[in-house]
Amino acid sequence: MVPRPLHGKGANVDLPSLNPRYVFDAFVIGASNRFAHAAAQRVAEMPAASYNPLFIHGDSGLGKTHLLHAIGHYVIENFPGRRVRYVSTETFMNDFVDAIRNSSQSTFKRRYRDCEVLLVDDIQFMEGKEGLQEEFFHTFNTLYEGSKQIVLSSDRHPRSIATLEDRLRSRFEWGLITDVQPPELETRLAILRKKAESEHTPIPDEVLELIAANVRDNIRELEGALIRVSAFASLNRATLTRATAEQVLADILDAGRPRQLTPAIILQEVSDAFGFSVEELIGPKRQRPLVRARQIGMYLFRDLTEYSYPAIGREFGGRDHTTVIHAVEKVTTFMKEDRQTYDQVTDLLAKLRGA
Ligand SMILES: Nc1ncnc2c1ncn2[C@@H]1O[C@H](COP(=O)(O)OP(=O)(O)OP(=O)(O)O)[C@@H](O)[C@H]1O
Repeated sequence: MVPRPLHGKGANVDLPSLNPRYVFDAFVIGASNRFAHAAAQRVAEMPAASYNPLFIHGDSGLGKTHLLHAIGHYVIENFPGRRVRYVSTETFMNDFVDAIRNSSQSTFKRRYRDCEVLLVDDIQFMEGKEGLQEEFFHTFNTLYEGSKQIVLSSDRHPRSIATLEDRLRSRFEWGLITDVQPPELETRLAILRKKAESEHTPIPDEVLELIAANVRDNIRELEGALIRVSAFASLNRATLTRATAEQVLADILDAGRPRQLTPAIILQEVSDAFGFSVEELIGPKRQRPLVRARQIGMYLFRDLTEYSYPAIGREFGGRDHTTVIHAVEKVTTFMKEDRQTYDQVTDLLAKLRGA
């Protein structure tokens, strides 16, 4: 069930910072994530009464953000009036820097301390940032002492975050630390089935099995492969077979290790493909073809790299993470409806993967 959107003054969270798709109902449970899911569910049902903080760690693309958002949605739905705030560490840091620059520290403090549930994503980005850790330490204490729920995600265990202050590390260990692992084959298949169903795209089992068998370590890549085959089917009004899917996904199936991609390489490839300069791609102009090229660029970042939405926004001239979410969704839809977009995206993906 997708939660009802909240708008206007009654809203108790900064929507649209929660992705409406990231709800518990859409989360497939398997051995790799069962414990993290159960802990998240419990925290959502009884904020600040069980595990505080809840710390979820694991590699990129394994569902940490999904679980954080799901907690947020659940609390909003079931505890009207409780304030939920979701923030990436990057946004927290930018707000912190802005607050210092504009002497608006009290607004900043209110923003992050005046909520019942604070969800902070990608906390590993605090590594090496002393001032930020100091500020977060105080935010944490205020919330914790006020019996407010804190949920944190990271790509690694707190003990593996170098230069994390000991007092923060020990606080992160006060509650529950749990991880998400790469999903096993059955879970990968179940995720693909669920996504295909939710998109109302019938994909034969043999194709889902092909994807599940070949994309193992990252659920985002699993979804990317599904989008490509379903876009192909929809454009060609054809039933997919394993043989066609093998052609469509040739770069993934053959590629071995992807080459090391940098933002500069991706931006240059998009620039070459669409005839806009890199400056234009990351600049402020908003003509339609340029916006489309920019959106495709953001989609490529999301598919090919481990960049978070805010990090992608930064590569594109400091755009907001919601612009990136919107771009990725737009391109996903266009790929199904417009052959040119489909061809452009798949060609670029293949080129950038070095296939
Ligand atoms: N168990 C699951 N069931 C269904 N979808 C999932 C599951 N786990 C992850 N996903 C989907 O995979 C994609 C990537 O997940 P998510 O962004 O939550 O990963 P992450 O661990 O936060 O990655 P990163 O560290 O790069 O931010 C999302 O679209 C999410 O909905």
